[in-house]
Amino acid sequence: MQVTVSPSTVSGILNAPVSKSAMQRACAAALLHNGATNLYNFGNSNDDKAALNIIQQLGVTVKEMHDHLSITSNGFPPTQKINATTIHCGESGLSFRMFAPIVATSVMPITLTGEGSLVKRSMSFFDEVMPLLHVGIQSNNGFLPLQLKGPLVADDIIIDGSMSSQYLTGLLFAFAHTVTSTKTITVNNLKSKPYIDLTLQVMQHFGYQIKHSNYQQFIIEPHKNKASSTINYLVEGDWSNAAFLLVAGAIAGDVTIKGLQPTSTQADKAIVTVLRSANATINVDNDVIAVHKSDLHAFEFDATDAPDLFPPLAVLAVNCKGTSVIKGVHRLTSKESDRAVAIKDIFTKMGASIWVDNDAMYIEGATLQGATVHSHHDHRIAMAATVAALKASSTVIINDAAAVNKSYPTFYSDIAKLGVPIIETYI
Ligand SMILES: O=C(O)C1=C[C@@H](OP(=O)(O)O)[C@@H](O)[C@H](O)C1
Ligand SMILES: C=C(OP(=O)(O)O)C(=O)O
Repeated sequence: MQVTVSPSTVSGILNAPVSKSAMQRACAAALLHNGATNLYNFGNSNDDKAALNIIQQLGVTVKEMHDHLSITSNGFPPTQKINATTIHCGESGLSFRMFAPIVATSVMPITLTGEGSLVKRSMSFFDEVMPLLHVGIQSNNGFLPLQLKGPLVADDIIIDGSMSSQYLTGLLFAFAHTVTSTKTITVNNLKSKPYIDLTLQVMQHFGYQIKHSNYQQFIIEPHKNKASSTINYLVEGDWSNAAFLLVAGAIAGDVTIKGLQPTSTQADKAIVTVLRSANATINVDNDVIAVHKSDLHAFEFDATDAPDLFPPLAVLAVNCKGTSVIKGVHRLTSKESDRAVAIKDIFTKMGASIWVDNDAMYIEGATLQGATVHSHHDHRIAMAATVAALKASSTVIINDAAAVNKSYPTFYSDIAKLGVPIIETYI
């Protein structure tokens, strides 16, 4: 799909998109929970669908009710044979890395596979770690598909947390669900730390208690509360994608988003701090966040632990007077695209001046021009190009714009609700 966005002001109130990070974790927890889980405010993105699909392939029943998903699991690993021996994870890095250790707790040999950008993302962490947990593994030179032969036996291990927090998320679920005595995961150089807070928060909701000391040692005790019961879980609003909408308000009008928890553990709620540091007018009233256009000035932010904020912050930076600095560039190489390259590409085509020096990206404030850009098959790059187009001097055409479906299928219709002329063309 191609999208043409005309420069425009924005005005309106939107409900926050749904957090796919919270939703996918809740799906994993619902799989492990022996009983029923009701998921409220459930998401419908491709990554959400990937997680739902995985748990159904693993034997769980999912029924869509009037206002929630009713998920029934007999616990995992199931006592009877699993129907599928190949589990498809769509294009979701989190689902792949989180469910790999979980499925490895089964005695069944299982192959995990995926599609699109996921086939280009390294999974070599598992080649090193699975054997330490008695899991046989065959990968495609560190890439998918992965063939796993468990059962995983939790043990005290030391892992590298610098590539992605998603591996630790998966190990925490698998350990917490299976340990029969206390085990410790020692993590060196953990990045994206708040995502682990989110993991622990979801796990706590489902009865797992995990302690850690400064994100370095995670102590996992046997799970005491395995009784079958119904758990209700409300999926929270998504700060990561809401960041694009809030930036749209800060540069081009008035935007109010309902349903974002300021107390969330999500890394990307830091958007509020950055907007303030750039002199945006922002009002936080419980879960309602309002942003108004104002004179913006350059800011500095370290996005090492909030890498998904890079694309919306690049849009903000280009609309600020002066040169902004965003640190944490090394965290961008293994996402849906190499995001440093993709950001540089689309903004340079629109006439901005961007350069990278070591781990920092420098972005000069500029008046953008219209251009034809490509999403690099990356949802966050397509959204960044759309919001940047609001302040361009003429229309911006975005190719492979349907990439947004990975996390925010209603993104273009929400942007249109803010009064932005958007034309979708199917070519
Ligand atoms: O756990 C999660 O939900 C995520 C963790 C982050 O990945 P890394 O831990 O690889 O930085 C983030 O970029 C990704 O979009 C979602
Ligand atoms: C990198 C992302 O997701 P994942 O790693 O789960 O594919 C993202 O949503 O930006």
